[in-house]
Amino acid sequence: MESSLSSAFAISTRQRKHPAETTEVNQNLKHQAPVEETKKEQGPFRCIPTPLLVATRRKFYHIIKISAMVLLVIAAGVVQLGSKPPSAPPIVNHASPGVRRNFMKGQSKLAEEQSEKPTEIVGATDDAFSITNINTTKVYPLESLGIQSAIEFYKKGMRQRSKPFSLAQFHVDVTCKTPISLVQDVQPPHHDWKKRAPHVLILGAQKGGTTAMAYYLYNHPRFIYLPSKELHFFDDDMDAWQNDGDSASSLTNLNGNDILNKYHSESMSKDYNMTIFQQQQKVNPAYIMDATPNYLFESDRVPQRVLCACGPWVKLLVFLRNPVDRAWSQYYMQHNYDSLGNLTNLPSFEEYVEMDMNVLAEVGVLPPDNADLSYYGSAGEAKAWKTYTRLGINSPLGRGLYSIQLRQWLKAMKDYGKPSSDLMVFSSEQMKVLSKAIYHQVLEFLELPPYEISHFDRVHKTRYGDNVKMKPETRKKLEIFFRPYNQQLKDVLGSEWDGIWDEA
Ligand SMILES: Nc1ncnc2c1ncn2[C@@H]1O[C@H](COP(=O)(O)OS(=O)(=O)O)[C@@H](OP(=O)(O)O)[C@H]1O
Repeated sequence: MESSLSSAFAISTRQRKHPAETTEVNQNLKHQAPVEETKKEQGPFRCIPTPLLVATRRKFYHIIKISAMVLLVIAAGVVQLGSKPPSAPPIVNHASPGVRRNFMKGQSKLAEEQSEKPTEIVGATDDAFSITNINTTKVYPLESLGIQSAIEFYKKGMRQRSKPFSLAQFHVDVTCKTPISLVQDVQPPHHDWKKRAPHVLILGAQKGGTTAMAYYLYNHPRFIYLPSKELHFFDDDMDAWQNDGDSASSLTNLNGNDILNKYHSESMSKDYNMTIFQQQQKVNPAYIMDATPNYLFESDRVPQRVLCACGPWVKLLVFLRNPVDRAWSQYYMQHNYDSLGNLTNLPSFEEYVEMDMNVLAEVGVLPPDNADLSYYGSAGEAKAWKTYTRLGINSPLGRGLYSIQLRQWLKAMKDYGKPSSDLMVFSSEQMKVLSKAIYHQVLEFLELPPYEISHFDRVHKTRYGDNVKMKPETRKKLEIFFRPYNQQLKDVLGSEWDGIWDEA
């Protein structure tokens, strides 16, 4: 040890003691200290070695070594802490099984789930999609911004619904002979269980917080979770309604019971374990919910189907969100990602909404003459809406025209003898801040006993990222676009909706 210390020392000394060997270096190092000065700086290693001194030196050296190691470890820790956490794998395009598991357990574990999520992801919906970088947006070249280009665009680039794209299709209207809603002898809890579900429909709006409310309600012991929040039974033009029997017209011959049986056979049998359901029904009648946000949008045909098929007890819930924010949220939900997690085939938000604005005008949903207020709620508007909702496009603006949709829902309810008090409408913004209170109001509305749940986390939320903001001029434009429709909500729903999303 002594020798190695000494030799290390000697080497060190030699290097410093023979300036001849290092002339070149010294010449280059213009600011190098004179040799004697350097000697002084060497400290204790420069002293003459004695046994005591050697022992002291050993100890000292040992302490220095240990201190140096400790310092190194601390420094490494500090560097580690200061650096970014390891980034998430670039491609995360997953449906979260976690949320579903939680539904099944009836437990709110969302906080845990969310804390595991990487935070730098932009534009990701927590249980639907994740992407890494909004700046990689590629703009899809749009030749024109009308219906055809919209359809082509959606076909090529965006996630689309399974419907074929044709204006001529899906004009089947359901008129049931005996709407279940008018049948008096099937009051729960005495009737056959098959006729009971669904008990609750969350109609929409898409991106209005429907998953959150469904999630809260699934915590209630009387709710049974079907393995999908959205059953899409009543808006499934292709399978359930259009191609029923030999021809589309056969549907109109069905009575309410037939349609209801169809609901159970097609929807529930594949989605739910009947045995458990039947057992539960004997003890404590369970509530079945179908939370399909598209039901609100397809207001020209879904209400008739629902009112033909569902029991008189079915309760309808709607959550309306500022349509500008709703469109923005939808935009981030509907991206496609390439294998590197980059956005592909994506127009800018401005193009995305402009295209829909043009389609709405072209189809005739918007008043041909802006000043013509009588067009709102007219037969012409309703006809155009029928066409528009059958285009199968994403409809980021159309979905925010709530007054059209609710007017049609309420009209159908009236026609079928269903009291309007069976429909309850909340603002999503209010739900965001008063989730617990609204959850309890919903329980009361559903005639369910109060039940406390511990978490009212935000569910299915998008992490847009700090720098992802809508351009103020785009927001302004959309606010102006939606204004007349928002204003009509007070006529359709009541004065408390007056000016609810008025811009500051
Ligand atoms: N408690 C509560 N109240 C109000 N709003 C809430 C709540 N929890 C979640 N969210 C927000 O709802 C947005 C998702 O809505 P949906 O679940 O209806 O989306 S979907 O239609 O099922 O895709 C989504 O909005 P964005 O985050 O802007 O995308 C959620 O953040």
